[in-house]
This record gives sequence, structure tokens and C-alpha cells, in this order.
Amino acid sequence: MSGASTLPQGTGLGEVWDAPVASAPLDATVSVPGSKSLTNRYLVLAALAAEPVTVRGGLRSRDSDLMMSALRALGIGIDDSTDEWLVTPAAVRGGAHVDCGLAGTVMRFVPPMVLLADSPVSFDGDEGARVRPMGPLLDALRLLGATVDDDGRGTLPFTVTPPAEVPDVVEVDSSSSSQFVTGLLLTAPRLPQGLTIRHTGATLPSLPHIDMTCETLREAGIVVDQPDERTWVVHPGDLRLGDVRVEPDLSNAGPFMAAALVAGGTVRIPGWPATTTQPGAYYPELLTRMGATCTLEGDVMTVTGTGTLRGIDADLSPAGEITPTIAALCALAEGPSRLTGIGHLRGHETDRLAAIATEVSRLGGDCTADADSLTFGGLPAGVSAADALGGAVMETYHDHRMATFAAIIGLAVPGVSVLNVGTTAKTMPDFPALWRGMLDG
Ligand SMILES: O=C(O)C1=C[C@@H](OP(=O)(O)O)[C@@H](O)[C@H](O)C1
Ligand SMILES: C=C(OP(=O)(O)O)C(=O)O
Repeated sequence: MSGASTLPQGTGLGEVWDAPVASAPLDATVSVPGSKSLTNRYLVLAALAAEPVTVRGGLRSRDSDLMMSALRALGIGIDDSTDEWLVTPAAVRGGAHVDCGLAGTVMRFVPPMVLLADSPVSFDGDEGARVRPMGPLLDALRLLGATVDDDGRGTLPFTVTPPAEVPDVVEVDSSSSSQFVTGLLLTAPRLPQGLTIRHTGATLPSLPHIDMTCETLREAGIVVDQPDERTWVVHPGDLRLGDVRVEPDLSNAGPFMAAALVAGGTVRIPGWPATTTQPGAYYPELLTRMGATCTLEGDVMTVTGTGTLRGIDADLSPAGEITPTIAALCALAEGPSRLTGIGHLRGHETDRLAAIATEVSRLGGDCTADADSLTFGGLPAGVSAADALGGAVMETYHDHRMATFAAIIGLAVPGVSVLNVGTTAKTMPDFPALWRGMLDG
């Protein structure tokens, strides 16, 4: 069933990947590459550090390549010719252009660095990046004295001109992305008086990702206080990271863990950290509620499934990034499911709520999206996914997680093909080979 085929030229549909069907229970160990979120935080902190930093286990992917190119454009030295990357910090240089691609981490973490630069920096990205939320961060940079020229759109493209002086307090509405707070936090210790950041919005998604930022700052020797749940106080100081090692990407481990539930059998993920701020830490609890057994022995997370899945009701606001994987399981589960707290996913790589509802419907399943949630009808009791759903060519919307979403469903539903599976290069360029390897044991 598997293998890549190419549609005739002129269809405009690009490469199609036939998702493999699982024909037997799994017995696989899958080593996933490094965390995108940690890689791109460490790269920024290393760029702003007081001494060179070695990054081990960094993710090689489109998002980390874009971050490295952005930092090099700002004058930072990065040698990634071996697997131990050496980052040599330097004064932040302006007069540059930064391509953000579709990377939220690049478009939200790099603009605050321009507060330290000597001249303007312009930013742009993919067509899909030009509709992702940026306005609140650009407003925060204006409050900090920068001039931001975005033609009033509140999106890419824009140019940031550094201020002469920077105040020590800023407000930002981070309800559409936690990355606005993170971007400000990362540059904060290098501002003359540090920075107090106050979130003004009604909700705040992806809190573990903000905790991750605070943890990495503390690892670099920076004092970060949190007097209440919407305020962060970053003290000024020299960043010293020394050698850092990047944890495996637990969000990207998710589709492989999910495969054990769909196909039955066991999938092991080595390198699972004892403690972590990654949102993938939510998988064991969620997968257990859906019918799996998850055990951590040493640093190996073992997930065992039966091939039968239970629907789930879950608030995913702290871990929005793992929604597409949980959603694929909900589409294959017996009985209804509801995923809430995920309205901000409409501003991710694509409008993920609309994309998931459209793709489940394309297979003949029942999924509806509203402002903040997804509701799944699920499969009737005793009816297999192969009988209830039908294969289709699934769209991925330039979204790596919609490609892995389709692959999970394809394990149980014959005839699923995935358009532009290469979009997984955003965070996991080897996805098709790792997936095949998992099935082959
Ligand atoms: O800071 C980070 O590394 C991330 C934060 C989250 O962003 P949002 O808060 O915009 O969801 C997450 O979804 C994204 O994949 C990575
Ligand atoms: C939302 C995501 O990415 P980004 O860092 O581009 O926001 C994601 O990886 O699921």
C-alpha cells in the first residue's frame, strides 16, 4: 500500500504519498529528532549569550534552518557543520531581511531582538504566514519604543526600527499565541533594565510553552519572577548556557504513540525526559483515557494499544500543538469526542479547526468545528474504521501536523493518500521513512 506516486503534471496537486495501512500489531522503537521549540529557544538564547554555546541534539528541519538563517542575518556566528552546533554570539546587526517561512517561532522570537539592533530589520514569510497573528506583538514592540511599519495590517510583512531607549514594562495580549510572551521574554534579559511583561488578554494558550521559556532562561542563569499568573519579571543579566542538549520532540513522538492505539501492539519512544515543559507530556494521560497503556521505564516511554479506541472529552488549551494527533484518534474512536480550548489553532500553520473538520468529513466521518472546539461523532459501536470511513486524497494545507494526522487515519482506513507529505519537513523531514520503519518493526 505504501510508496510515493506523482500526479500528472498540471494538476497542481503535487506529490501524493499513499499512507500505509497497518496489517499487524506494531512492535517498534522510534527515536524522534530534537524538539523544535527547545532548539529554536536555545538558538535565540545562544545568539544573545555572553559566551559561545554548544547545542547538541538540535533539530534539523525547515523551522530550525529558518531560525539559523535569521540569526546569521543579524550577525550571529553559527557552525552547524557537525551535530554539535557552535553558536558564537555577537552584537545584533540590523540592515537585514529575515525570512520567517511559516515558523511561528521565527516570526515571534526574532522581532524583539531588533530592540538591541543598530538599524532596521525587515521580516516576511510564506503566503500562509501572512495571515498568522502578529498584531499584539508588533503593538508591544511599539510600546517599547520601536517603530513598526506593517501598513496597518498587524501581520507579515513588516519592518522594525530599533528605539533609542527601551522602557522596563510592557503589556501584550497573548490570547492568540503564547509565542508573543515568549518572544519578549527571550530578549528581555539583554534590555538595560530587564523587562516586566504583563499579559492583558482574557485567555492564555500553551502555558507550558511559556514555562519552557522561563526554564531555559533560568538554565542560562537569568532570574525570572512570576508575581501572578499573567506577569513575568525578567531581571537583566548575562546569559551563560555553556553546553545544552535538546530533548526529543514529544509532540512529534505523538503520531507514533498514537499508531500503537490504532494498529494495536507496542511503540517505544527512547529519550523521554523525566521532567519536561513540552506539551507532549500530556500524551500519556490522554492516550490512557483513550484506551492505551503508557509506562515510563528509565527513559523509555512504552505505549501499548488494543486497536480499539474510546472517545474523549479534553481541554487542550495548554497543549494546542498536539490537537491534530488527538483529533485523528477521535475520528477513529468508538463514540463521541469533544476537544475544547483550541480557538487559537485557527491562527496556526492553517486554520486547524476548519482543516480537521473538512478532512474528517472527506472520509465520511462526523466532525464539526465551532469558535473554540471540535466535536466528533465517532464510530458506531462494533463498526471498524475501515467499514465506517472511506479512503480519499487528503489535503495538508502546508501543515506538517495535518500530514501526520492523515497518516494516523491511513493506518486504519485503506486508500488514504496524502498531498504534499513533504510539508512534514517543517519539523520532521524524515517522517515518511520513520513511519515506514515503525511499520516494518
Ligand atoms: O513557543 C513555542 O515553541 C510554541 C508555542 C505554541 O504556540 P501557540 O501558543 O501559538 O499555540 C505551539 O503551538 C507552537 O507549536 C510552539
Ligand atoms: C503551531 C505550530 O508551529 P509554530 O511554531 O509555527 O507556531 C506547530 O508546530 O504545531
